[in-house]
Amino acid sequence: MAPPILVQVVVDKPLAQGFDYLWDQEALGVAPEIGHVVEIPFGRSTLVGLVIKVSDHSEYEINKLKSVTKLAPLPPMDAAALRLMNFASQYYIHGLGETIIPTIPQMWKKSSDWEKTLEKINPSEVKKPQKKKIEEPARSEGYIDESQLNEAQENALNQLRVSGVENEFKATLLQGQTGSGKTAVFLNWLKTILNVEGSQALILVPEINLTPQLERRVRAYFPNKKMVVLHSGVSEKKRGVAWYEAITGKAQIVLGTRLAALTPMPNLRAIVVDEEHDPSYKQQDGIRYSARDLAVWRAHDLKIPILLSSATPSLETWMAAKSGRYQYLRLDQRAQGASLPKVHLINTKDPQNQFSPGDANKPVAKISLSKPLVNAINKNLQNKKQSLVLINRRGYAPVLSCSACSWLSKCQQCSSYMVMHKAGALGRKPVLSCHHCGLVKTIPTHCPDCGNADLKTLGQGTQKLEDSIEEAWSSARVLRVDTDSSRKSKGAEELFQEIHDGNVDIVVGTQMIAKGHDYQNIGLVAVVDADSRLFSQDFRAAERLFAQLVQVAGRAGRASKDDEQSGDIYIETQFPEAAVFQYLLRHDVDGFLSHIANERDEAKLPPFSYQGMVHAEAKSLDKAIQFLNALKGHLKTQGLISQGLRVYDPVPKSMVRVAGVERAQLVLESDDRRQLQDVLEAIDLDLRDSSQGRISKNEKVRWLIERDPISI
Ligand SMILES: Nc1ncnc2c1ncn2[C@@H]1O[C@H](COP(=O)(O)OP(=O)(O)OP(=O)(O)O)[C@@H](O)[C@H]1O
Ligand SMILES: [Zn+2]
Repeated sequence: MAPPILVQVVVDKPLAQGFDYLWDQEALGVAPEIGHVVEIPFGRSTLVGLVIKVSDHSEYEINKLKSVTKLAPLPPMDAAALRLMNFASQYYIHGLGETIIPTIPQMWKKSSDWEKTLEKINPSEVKKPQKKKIEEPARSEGYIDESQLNEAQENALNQLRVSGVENEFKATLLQGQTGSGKTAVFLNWLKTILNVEGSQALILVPEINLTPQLERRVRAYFPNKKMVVLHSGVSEKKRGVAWYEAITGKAQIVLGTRLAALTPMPNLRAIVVDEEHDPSYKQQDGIRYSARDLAVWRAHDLKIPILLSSATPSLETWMAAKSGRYQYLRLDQRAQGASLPKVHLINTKDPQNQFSPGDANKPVAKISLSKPLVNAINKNLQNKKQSLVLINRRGYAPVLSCSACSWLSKCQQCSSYMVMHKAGALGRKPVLSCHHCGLVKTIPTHCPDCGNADLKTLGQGTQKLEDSIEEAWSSARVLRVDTDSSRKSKGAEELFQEIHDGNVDIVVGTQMIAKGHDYQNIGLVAVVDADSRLFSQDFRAAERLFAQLVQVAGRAGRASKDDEQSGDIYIETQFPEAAVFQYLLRHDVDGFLSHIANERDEAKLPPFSYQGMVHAEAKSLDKAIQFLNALKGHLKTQGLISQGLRVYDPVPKSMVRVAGVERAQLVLESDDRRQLQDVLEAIDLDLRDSSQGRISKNEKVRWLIERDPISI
């Protein structure tokens, strides 16, 4: 009798190990390969899992094992993709199954529909063979041919090509100010790589709203290549098809956000990470991976080149380039010949910058903008240029308060306030809404505490600013762009198009308008709430604010050749002397990075050390803290706290309560990567032992371990 075939399968559960199943050859055909997706009975239901081992024996009694019920009509994940998943699982201390399975699109997790799904994708190919398109790039979509590159771009492109030796890992930082033509360089570089038949390239971008414009641009470079787009805004169906085309090698280009970083691509030959410093590359729940870091590991493992692009590189990447670990390429001029916008710091404490009561120049009573900014907007309107006014807070006002007592619109489930939103365009009534848990309430007519009818808003958000700007400049066309306005009748892309088409004069919006867009007629950018992001317990706050300000400044004056009209950025602040603003004033990205590098070095903070974090969530903060204290005590008694490892005291998170759950964290830090990894693995084993999944059995505390946290 032939020996039985046994397979080990991992599923989406927080478990380190896989489960053994029998493979019934009569029902399912020849043995599967490692990397195949299968359906298995699990408890009383069925689950989709991935085969990680095929053998002829099991540690368990064979006749007690259940059988695999179905094999997915998919090629097995390739060996390199599995190495990547294994690495991610180990490094980020997350079960292998719960690392792999969530990367499979929903469509391929419905095992009952597998055949139908495949049929839908494949016959269409048979029936209507794809028409051969003629290679003719659409120049209108920002296509810059190699022959049009300027000297600096050409230089960078040549360096990339020279160093792109076959079978060699090479990481490059392409640092260049906003509008310097980085995108044009990396797309021309990818062209060379994709010329080799069958090659695949992965382009990672930070956020969905960035993709439409970039998507058209990438397509313009590769009219004959199959490109797929993967991000959370793509429908489940499209995502399932895109993923299928990537893993079968049919798609040559995968353009996507962080979730695309783990897509199997059997012929991957190059990776680009655009805006590599962007915090959205870090996943903030489940397996808390950094898509950028995984991309670098993947390139290293595959021995292929990777390009990291940014105007304001992360300190980690910048130091790697400085030290020679990464190739360092720079573009120091704006591609269309424009100079960088002039930076103006408006000290809002200075009485000269404020309107005095009864000031004749003040446009409307309630405008909250400073005098120099109002004047600048006036001038910019006269010049027929567009203005962008940024405030990073959506809604009408961040808090509603009672004028008679101390009542404030606190969220009952979170340690935050409920934001007032004015009546929406779709006839929605004004509401109070919590931006953390989603709770929505009607606005009280009287103070819930004292009954007073005079309720007042405090502070302002995009809606209030929009109102006052509309009133102040009544003949100007004003557009608000934030996640609320883009969710309504018009999608984000349509709103952006209005700006591109010149249909608006003043745009009020959150950070989402600032990223990546190549607007051609913006003369002025104003930031009115920079101070709210200046002080934070998070040591990365300044780095993030600096990058955001450079990004937003970069939207101004992109196409003006005339130096007089290079564009202006106005920042209202009470602290103009702060380092962030001073380096920005001089457009000194490298100066700023050296400055924070020194600070971090002195404080032994990353990247001069490595950090891990244990998150704990419970009904009460006390419980969460107790749990982490016990963990710390346990590390001590077990002798796990050796020299060089710093274990801080557990502390409440800066937002303690979210949706009725209270949260605390414990930070561990070491100068040695390996030491940190070892202790985190020990903690993981220990916690798993005393837990059901991720909930500790005794204390009912939910825990999670994170490597390289980016918000502390
Ligand atoms: N060599 C060139 N000649 C003329 N225009 C160019 C050239 N290279 C790029 N451009 C144009 O300059 C603008 C900025 O280029 P690109 O978007 O590639 O820069 P970037 O550095 O990626 O910008 P950002 O970081 O601001 O997104 C685009 O409109 C692009 O079409
Ligand atoms: Zn809430």
